[in-house]
Amino acid sequence: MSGFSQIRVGASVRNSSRLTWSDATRRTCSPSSKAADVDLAPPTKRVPPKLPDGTPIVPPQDLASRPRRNRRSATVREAFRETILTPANFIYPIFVHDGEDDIPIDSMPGQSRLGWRTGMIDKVREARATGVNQVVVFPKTPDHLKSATAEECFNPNGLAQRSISLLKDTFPDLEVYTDVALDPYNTMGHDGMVRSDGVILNDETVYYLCKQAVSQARAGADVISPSDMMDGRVGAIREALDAEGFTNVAIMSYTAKYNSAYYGPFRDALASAPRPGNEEWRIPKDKAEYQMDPANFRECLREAALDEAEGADIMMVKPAGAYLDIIRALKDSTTLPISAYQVSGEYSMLKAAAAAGYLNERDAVLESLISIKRAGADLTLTYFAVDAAKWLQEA
Ligand SMILES: NCc1[nH]cc(CCC(=O)O)c1CC(=O)O
Ligand SMILES: [Mg+2]
Repeated sequence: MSGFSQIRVGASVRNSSRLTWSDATRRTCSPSSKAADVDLAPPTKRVPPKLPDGTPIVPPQDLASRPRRNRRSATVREAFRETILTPANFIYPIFVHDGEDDIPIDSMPGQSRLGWRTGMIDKVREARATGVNQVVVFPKTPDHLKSATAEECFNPNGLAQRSISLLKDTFPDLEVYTDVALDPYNTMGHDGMVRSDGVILNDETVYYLCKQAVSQARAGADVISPSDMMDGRVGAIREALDAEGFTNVAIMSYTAKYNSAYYGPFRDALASAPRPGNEEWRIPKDKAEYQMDPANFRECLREAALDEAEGADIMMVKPAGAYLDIIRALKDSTTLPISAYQVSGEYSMLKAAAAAGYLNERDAVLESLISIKRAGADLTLTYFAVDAAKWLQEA
């Protein structure tokens, strides 16, 4: 009987006056089923494992709890794993442009501005084959369509609207998220309209964001995602969507979006960085007037309370990796689903370290995604979505 032999081994160790390390090892670490194997196995298999020369002979510590028991095998580790990645939780951000060939993004190796009719469809088909069935679309607007007030953002025939329609026509069950903000369409490179003294206009901007959101819903979007950080935009967009009959179109709010240096590669991809101003027109060089200060924690709870009251369906934290405390705080403050955006700079850092041979790409990326989910993210926006889904299939 395995249980009996285990007890006997234990008893003999306890009664022995001379304890050896290998006795202690057998007593404390062998599960009972293994003990049976050892007792019944042919003699050659009973050869005790060797210790390195010089190993000190010590009595076992008198420990009631040894956490390592729950990590002792791959089977046990898998059984107790709290966080499991699945491609169903990934949202893949894609960049599109109004042409045919894909144009690689220098600062984001492996990502391209996809031709909206060609590369975009191929890429999304590839994503779906790995189980990634949610995308967010970012259009690269040519300079001649940009303006100070960004009317192109609600052009019913604009690149974003055409891309959304084509995606939904081609893949009706694909979940299509959109970006709502003025920066890809604004000559000054801000998410809102810029007054000559450098003030970013809030309510005027929200008025256009509502028109943008409705135009995207008309194109077939499933989830409207305001990334602009204007006050009151979630409630205003909710009202505008409902007034147009889009009560089933959801809102994923960029609730706690920080004024982060990690957005650099994204702004390269869309040529959307704030432009230099001049004497007559001051243009803030960063987005600190509306995006949150990375030094602040409590403010995220205030933003979350407002977005929830205004009708957000999903609340996002952005960036993700350096803001895990914010993800956890939002998760604990609401019953809404939480998303986190592993942004362009996070992607590019990992790619650069992997390319230099400093990190194992697969392991480091999966660890970053596990950490984001463990912190509380139900959904993760990540440029690694397709790669990670493939790695998970192999695992
Ligand atoms: N509304 C702009 C927007 N929407 C998503 C991102 C960043 C995403 C990324 O870095 O991957 C940004 C950049 C910014 O705020 O300047
Ligand atoms: Mg807000």
